[in-house]
Amino acid sequence: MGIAVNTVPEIQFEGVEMKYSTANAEVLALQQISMDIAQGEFVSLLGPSGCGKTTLLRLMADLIQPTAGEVKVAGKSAREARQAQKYGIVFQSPVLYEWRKVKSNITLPLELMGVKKNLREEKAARLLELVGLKGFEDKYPWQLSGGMQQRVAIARALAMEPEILLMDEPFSALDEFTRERLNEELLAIWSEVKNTVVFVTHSIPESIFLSDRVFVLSPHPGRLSAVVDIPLPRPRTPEMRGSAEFFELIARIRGSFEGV
Ligand SMILES: Nc1ncnc2c1ncn2[C@@H]1O[C@H](COP(=O)(O)OP(=O)(O)OP(=O)(O)O)[C@@H](O)[C@H]1O
Repeated sequence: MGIAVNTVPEIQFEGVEMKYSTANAEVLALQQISMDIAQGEFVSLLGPSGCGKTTLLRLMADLIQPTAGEVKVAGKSAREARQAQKYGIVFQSPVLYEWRKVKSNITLPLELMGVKKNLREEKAARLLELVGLKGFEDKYPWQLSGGMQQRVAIARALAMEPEILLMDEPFSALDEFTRERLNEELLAIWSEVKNTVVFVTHSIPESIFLSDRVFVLSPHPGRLSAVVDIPLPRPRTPEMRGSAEFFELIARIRGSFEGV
């Protein structure tokens, strides 16, 4: 008999189907999705436009409910997880409040939860440091670059110390250089926060650089076509992007699309 370990997955999909009903048609966005994500894992959902990545993320966050199958978070329903505020979400565009300075954008969720001012200030200082925005607390969002705005959004999503961070193409609107730097920064943040991250992207290199595992989705209807382990050691470094192993992984993932 082995020693009992906690093997309950952090996020579990069992035979999940998502059908959207529109006025004159039904769209089968996802079909037969079954997958497990472990606590503390960094995974990417990768696939072309329309394969259901955002739908999967919305199901995880209980923003929508599946038309068949089940989504569980730490063995409980996604609804309970949402009510227990286990999620932090970062969207493609930063959704900041233009009339609030950087610091009060970050502390907004804490304010809404009634956290006292001195605790809010303490936390904001730590988060600003974590995302590399120390010194910018009193700027307004429009005074920041796109990359900096997205860092504010990440800090705000982390304010409630979410067990699960859901990120929907957070860097896709940024230039390649900024995007790669933010990838590195995100991993540095994650190594401190140590939560579970689900990252949506249609960039193969981005998914490889960041993840422990890449879930490859194919469209019409959206389904899981491969799960690829990324054995690159951590911490990941910019040089790894040019390594033979990295290119092999790119080829492998490309191949998994062609097989569909
Ligand atoms: N609210 C909705 N009503 C009807 N159909 C929808 C709705 N949301 C998404 N769909 C359809 O479901 C499918 C999956 O959409 P989804 O946005 O999840 O894909 P995606 O992979 O995130 O795409 P992208 O990379 O372009 O954001 C698409 O065919 C889309 O048109």
